[in-house]
Amino acid sequence: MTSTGVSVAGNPGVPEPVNEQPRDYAPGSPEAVRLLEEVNRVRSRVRDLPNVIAGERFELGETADVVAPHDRTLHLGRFPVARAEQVNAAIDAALAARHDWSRMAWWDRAAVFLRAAELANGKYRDELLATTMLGQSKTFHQAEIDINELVDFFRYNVKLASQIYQTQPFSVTGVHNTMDHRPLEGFVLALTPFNFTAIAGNLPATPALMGNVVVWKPSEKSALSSEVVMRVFEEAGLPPGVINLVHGDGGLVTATAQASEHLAGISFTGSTTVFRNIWQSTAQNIHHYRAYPRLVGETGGKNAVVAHPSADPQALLVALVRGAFEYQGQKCTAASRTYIPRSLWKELEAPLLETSAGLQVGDVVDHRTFVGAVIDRNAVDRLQGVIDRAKADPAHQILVGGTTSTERGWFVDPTIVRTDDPTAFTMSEEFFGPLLAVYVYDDADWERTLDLVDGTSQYALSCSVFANDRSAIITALDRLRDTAGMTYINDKPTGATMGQQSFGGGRGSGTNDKTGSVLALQRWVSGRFIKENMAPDLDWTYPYMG
Ligand SMILES: NC(=O)c1ccc[n+]([C@@H]2O[C@H](COP(=O)([O-])OP(=O)(O)OC[C@H]3O[C@@H](n4cnc5c(N)ncnc54)[C@H](O)[C@@H]3O)[C@@H](O)[C@H]2O)c1
Ligand SMILES: N[C@@H](CCC=O)C(=O)O
Repeated sequence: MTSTGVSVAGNPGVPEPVNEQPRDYAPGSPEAVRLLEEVNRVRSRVRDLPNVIAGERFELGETADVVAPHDRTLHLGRFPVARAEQVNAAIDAALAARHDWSRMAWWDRAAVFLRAAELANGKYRDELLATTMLGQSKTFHQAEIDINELVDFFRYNVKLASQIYQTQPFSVTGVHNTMDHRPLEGFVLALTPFNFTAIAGNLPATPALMGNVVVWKPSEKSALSSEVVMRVFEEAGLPPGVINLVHGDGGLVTATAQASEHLAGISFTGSTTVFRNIWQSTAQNIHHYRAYPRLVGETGGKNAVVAHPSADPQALLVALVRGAFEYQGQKCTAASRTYIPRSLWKELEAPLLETSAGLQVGDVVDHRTFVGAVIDRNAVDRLQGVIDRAKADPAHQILVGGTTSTERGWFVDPTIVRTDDPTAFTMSEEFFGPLLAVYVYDDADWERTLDLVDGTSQYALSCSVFANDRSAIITALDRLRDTAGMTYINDKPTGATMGQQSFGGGRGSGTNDKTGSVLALQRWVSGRFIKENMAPDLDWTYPYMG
């Protein structure tokens, strides 16, 4: 790679991004036929999913297995468990790539990610879909919107980056001012969750687009699709060492990265507890870093759907079913508590329970399946624990579901539990599974209910308000201002779309850096102002000194 100088100004036009629209995948449609062929190809062999450091693939050594969550006999791949030496090698590779990458003109870096978007949407699209379906147990539609979001991230981030680079200070006659939007000094550690291939690809890509070098540790539960994402980066022309992929224990990888004085930032998406521990351990090491590491964390949620007596019952039903049970409730934004007025509950209860009980749970490659498997055995055990606690508590009543099965895969039936205690654990703790808690309130208690929504949980990620009465919506927007980073009116709390709704939340839900906005990209640059004086003063005295 040749160094092309520091890119501080100049802003070539970039393509106007447009959101990818989901294809249908109706049985027998060309896209479904093609995808099923790819699914069979992925199923037919056990893949090696190596660490990729400085563009080289390493011997597997000690390995762990990847199986399909909905069919645990289906062995899909194996990945190496990195030791500290490999993590250090990845850090060294990143630092070695830093000089040239950080000085490459931003448009050249952007071109790599625009190319990645086309590869993810073209040559690799079916492979990304198939590995996401089989490795993370997503249905056709859920895998489709995930890969669309990955493509959207790559395209929209370039547009947003162009806005940042365009932001320059005022200059006056005789003085030229420039903002050098530098990448951070050091390397960024990206720790990504299992639930979205899009998030796994976006977290290392965003700092890299802004000129940073990255050590990327994907979740072991998404190792299959992450390997494809890495090949997309490479084929798109990403120079070796800019993003280095290491699998392994999150604690060990993080501790090794934290031991380096060059740790410049951590981009984390995952659970609140893990992020809090990362924050604490980074703070404990603070004296040996060259600069304060930037900590960006998007974490858990306990997302509420609150309905006013004026709400449309059918729209509410659809939002609850899709919001709570799509992708088995394993979205940070999933609906997991709902507040329904007594008058509306009379109308909603029977159809909601009937619809939920009728959702097909099973193999995601079957078109009729709405709910696949949860990600692993630990998830079933954790969710079974929630169900058992609710069953044992007289303040709770299981209305539908409440059953799990582990014979073929890791299945949890869509479950709705009603509680008369608005402060119960089911109204405050994150489930991250297909469980929805219902609290029925007196119709006259709208404002008190909004305060309950605001005050009951530590999280502040997403929430939905259902009402047709405008004054009820106005009151809700006011009372729930700090309750969520994303507020939906008459819509489900999931499905933020790049460029339209930026996702992220405050309180226990994270640093609210708003993936899908300029704010997120801004975290990976460190400004340098340059003032050039075209007519320097030649006289040190003030005019009044004579
Ligand atoms: N707010 C958001 O935007 C958002 C998006 C997706 C998921 N999530 C949250 O993620 C969670 C589910 O994802 P998950 O199960 O993959 O989360 P997780 O916290 O278990 O894992 C996330 C990443 O951190 C790593 N990790 C695990 N333990 C670690 C440790 N001790 N130190 C350092 N790294 C460690 C994992 O290997 C993985 O790469 C849920 O809480 C969900 O709400 C949030
Ligand atoms: N864009 C997705 C992100 C979910 C995170 O887990 C949503 O808004 O539902």
